[in-house]
Amino acid sequence: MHLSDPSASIYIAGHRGMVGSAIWSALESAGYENIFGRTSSELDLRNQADTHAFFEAQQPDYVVVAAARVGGILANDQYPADFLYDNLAIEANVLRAAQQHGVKRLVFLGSTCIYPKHAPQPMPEDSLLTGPLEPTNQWYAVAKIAGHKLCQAFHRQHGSDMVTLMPTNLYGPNDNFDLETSHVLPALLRKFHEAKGAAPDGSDASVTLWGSGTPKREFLYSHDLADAVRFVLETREDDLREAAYEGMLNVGVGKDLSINELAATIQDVVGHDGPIEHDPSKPDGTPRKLVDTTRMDELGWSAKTSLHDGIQKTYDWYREHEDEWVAA
Ligand SMILES: NC(=O)c1ccc[n+]([C@@H]2O[C@H](COP(=O)([O-])OP(=O)(O)OC[C@H]3O[C@@H](n4cnc5c(N)ncnc54)[C@H](OP(=O)(O)O)[C@@H]3O)[C@@H](O)[C@H]2O)c1
Ligand SMILES: C[C@@H]1O[C@H](OP(=O)(O)OP(=O)(O)OC[C@H]2O[C@@H](n3cnc4c(=O)[nH]c(N)nc43)[C@H](O)[C@@H]2O)[C@@H](O)[C@H](O)[C@@H]1O
Repeated sequence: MHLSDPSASIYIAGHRGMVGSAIWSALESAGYENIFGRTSSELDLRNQADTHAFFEAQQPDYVVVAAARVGGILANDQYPADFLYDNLAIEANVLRAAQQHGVKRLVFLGSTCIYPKHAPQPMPEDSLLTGPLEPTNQWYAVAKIAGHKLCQAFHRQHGSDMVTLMPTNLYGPNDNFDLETSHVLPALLRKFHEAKGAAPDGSDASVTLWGSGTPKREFLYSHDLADAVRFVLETREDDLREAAYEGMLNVGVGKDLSINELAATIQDVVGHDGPIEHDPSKPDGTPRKLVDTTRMDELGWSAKTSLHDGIQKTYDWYREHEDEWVAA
């Protein structure tokens, strides 16, 4: 059942993360008064008994699943067991508890890496499971496909109102700026920022991009995704089911750019004027990952923040929190 009552209780799993924190602020700004979350140290969602006890005690009306083991291309490749096991466990426990406790609607967040490595571009929802996955993030992708299938199965067998959003690559405040485990956008923001004036002669030092720089990606600002989550929570079930192929909707901006072009945009925001190098020993990953947003367009939602503005806002946030990352 769609969300409309301002006093409805809304549990955001992963509320401290980049996406969860943006969803919290979108729902709060829209007037919802009863939002709650738990950190992973307060409630480890991999623990089935604890997760069920939490749902029993809290009885949330609505649930957004933004809790997950998340990371960039290298972290996905280096920690396959964590990315597969943690995500499977979190999804299985939260979705089952939501079904058993009669949650009115659950929004599950997948990722566009669930689509085949060589899916047609832009990638429509029905390209799911039509070809082999990109090897670097296959573990995470398999877990996210399972999470989506679980939503679909609970809907089919028990009538649970569960829907999966497949967001493209995201960025924004509260992102991970660790240079080993982060995604490309926060990594490059930090690298260009730290390279400013860092050459021995005081000019801007060079920055090294992983891989060839030719893969193309699409970037959605986290607060735009948060607005899409609010929009989907508030959409009537008939409209949602009519639009969402097998209970799934892509969320993106409809435009992509190469990693080299992204680097140039970030250089511009940060004010870096030094050379750029490439490290071919690092993986490129999937060559292109642009989502087909026709279904969300038809439902009446589109992203509002330009890439330049989103990067500027993220850079402003990073500069305020730089000490936390440099000290880490
Ligand atoms: N970032 C992207 O580019 C991207 C793209 C597409 C889809 N997504 C999806 O969006 C969602 C949120 O991603 P994000 O970028 O916001 O990640 P994030 O910043 O790393 O946040 C993930 C959150 O999950 C929580 N969490 C992790 N393991 C947990 C556990 N065992 N028990 C309870 N909570 C746990 C963490 O809680 P604590 O902070 O309390 O430890 C954290 O707040 C994920 O489902 C992800 O797959 C992200
Ligand atoms: C949205 C996420 O996308 C992830 O795929 P994916 O876009 O390749 O992940 P990213 O780590 O964002 O990398 C995107 C592209 O940027 C290149 N790149 C260049 N410089 C850097 C750098 O300094 N750091 C990083 N991290 N990349 C860099 C990287 O080689 C790759 O071609 C998946 O592994 C996740 O599972 C998830 O789906």
